Amino acid sequence: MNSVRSLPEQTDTVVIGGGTAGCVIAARLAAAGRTVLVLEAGPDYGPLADGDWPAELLDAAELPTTHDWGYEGTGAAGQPLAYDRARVIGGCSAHNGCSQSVGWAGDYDAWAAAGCPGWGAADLAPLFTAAAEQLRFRRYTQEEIQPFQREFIRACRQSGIPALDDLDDLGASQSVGCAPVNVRDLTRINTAFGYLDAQRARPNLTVAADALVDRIHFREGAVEAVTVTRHGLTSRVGARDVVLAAGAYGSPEVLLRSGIGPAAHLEDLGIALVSDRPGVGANLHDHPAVLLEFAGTAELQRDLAEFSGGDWLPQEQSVVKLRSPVSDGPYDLHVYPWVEPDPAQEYGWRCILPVSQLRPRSRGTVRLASRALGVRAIVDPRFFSDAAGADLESVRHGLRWTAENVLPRMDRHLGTPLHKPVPPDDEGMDDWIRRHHSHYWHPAGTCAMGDPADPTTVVDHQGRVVGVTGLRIADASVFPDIPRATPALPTVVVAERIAAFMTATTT
Ligand SMILES: Cc1cc2nc3c(=O)[nH]c(=O)nc-3n(C[C@H](O)[C@H](O)[C@H](O)COP(=O)(O)OP(=O)(O)OC[C@H]3O[C@@H](n4cnc5c(N)ncnc54)[C@H](O)[C@@H]3O)c2cc1C
Repeated sequence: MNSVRSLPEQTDTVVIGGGTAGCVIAARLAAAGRTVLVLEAGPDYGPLADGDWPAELLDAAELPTTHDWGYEGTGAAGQPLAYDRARVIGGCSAHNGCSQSVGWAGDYDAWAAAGCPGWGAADLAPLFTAAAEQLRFRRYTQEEIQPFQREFIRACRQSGIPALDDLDDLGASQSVGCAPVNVRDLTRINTAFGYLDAQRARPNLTVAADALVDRIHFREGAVEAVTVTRHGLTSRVGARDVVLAAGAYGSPEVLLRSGIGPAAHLEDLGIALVSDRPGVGANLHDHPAVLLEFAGTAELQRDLAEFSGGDWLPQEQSVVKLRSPVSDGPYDLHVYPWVEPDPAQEYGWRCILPVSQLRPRSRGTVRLASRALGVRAIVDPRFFSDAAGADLESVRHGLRWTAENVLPRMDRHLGTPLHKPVPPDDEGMDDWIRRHHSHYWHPAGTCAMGDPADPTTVVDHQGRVVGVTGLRIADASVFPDIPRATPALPTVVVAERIAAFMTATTT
């Protein structure tokens, strides 16, 4: 692989965004013989073996905040929310929680039935297996489960939820356990390590870091070039085809700046229209979450100290899948407890029990605030805006279930509540949820895949942007409906699937 100082004038395939999906697709295309140029806005610290990565991006025990894009917005009651996204090679896989889940088979089968042939659970199952191998998934042994997490699993079991050793099951229903993790020797195995490193020696793969893509250019509806700013210089790189993998916020931003999106929005911004696609930046959804927080107890402090002995202490390990009365499948909620150091608390720890809704009906938007490169888009997920109130009803169920079943069984560790009291009645609880929710960091759907005849579709089942040629999208933005899963693994599978379509046509 070449790590370049200057960019080529012309290449075969440009991958915009060397993030979670971008590293996968670049590696797969390069291995198939294509000449690939990855343009990543953040830094590239090279192969894991070279030892140049910052410690906080390697340490899988905590969530680093050093490489964030800085997207911000507001929640349902106007509270400020940060919409973290990593700006570095590997993207969010380089700073996420490493919890991996496949989701439920029915969600993928629904994609296939809605105009996406080749995306059913049976089609994707081998790709989940391949991704797990590449990212070196492992399961925690019983001895590796830290005491707070063990207490949570015990509380769920005593409440009648089956405990499973393997949560990685496309057919699973309500259950509790530890999700598989892409962690080896305490290191977060991001997709740059899992996919790109093995291909870095190839002369046909080039990674250009600190390369912020402004827009894609078209000639007679076909991809011609991209404009990129790097080290203060703006250049144009000609390309035969482009794969956009800039994520659920970044991909619609690039498309809109390129003239692909809702015509009225582009006109407002003075951007020349290339293709009127109302779906670009629409359909934004994320998993809303409410957090029950506690000050921790002396017993928690002692148990954690005894467990870690000063060494590695994973903050987050277990998750319970729950079914609310409005669920459209076997479960629609995650509760995923963690502990974090907090010097403000008497015993040095804060305990957090988040309840997150996995099948949100509410939909929002990503819209450009300005045509200027470097101005962050306006991210508005419109949490809890669904007319039927199903998202609120589901979260209410999760809160009540947790309060009745988990809190009394974990009082040894939890201690004093730090959150504002949750009113018991529906109306009061809904108001509390709106005021105090945040999210699970899972934005999706802003360039939705679907039937090309549907005007809201942005990409067809092979990731091809409808209305132009030579442009595909492969990242979390193409989920038509987010699967009931933490989405890193499904995002890798999206990239694997689209790479397979592309290499099948490579001669
Ligand atoms: C704090 C946090 C914790 C999470 N924990 C988990 C977890 O435990 N398990 C799980 O499954 N999921 C988790 N997620 C979610 C998951 O990591 C993401 O959904 C997934 O990684 C998204 O992948 P992506 O390829 O769509 O986007 P990204 O990984 O965000 O990749 C997009 C890439 O494009 C680059 N880019 C953007 N715009 C441009 C541009 N104009 N020019 C050039 N480059 C550009 C970005 O810098 C980035 O590298 C977490 C997310 C966060 C933020």
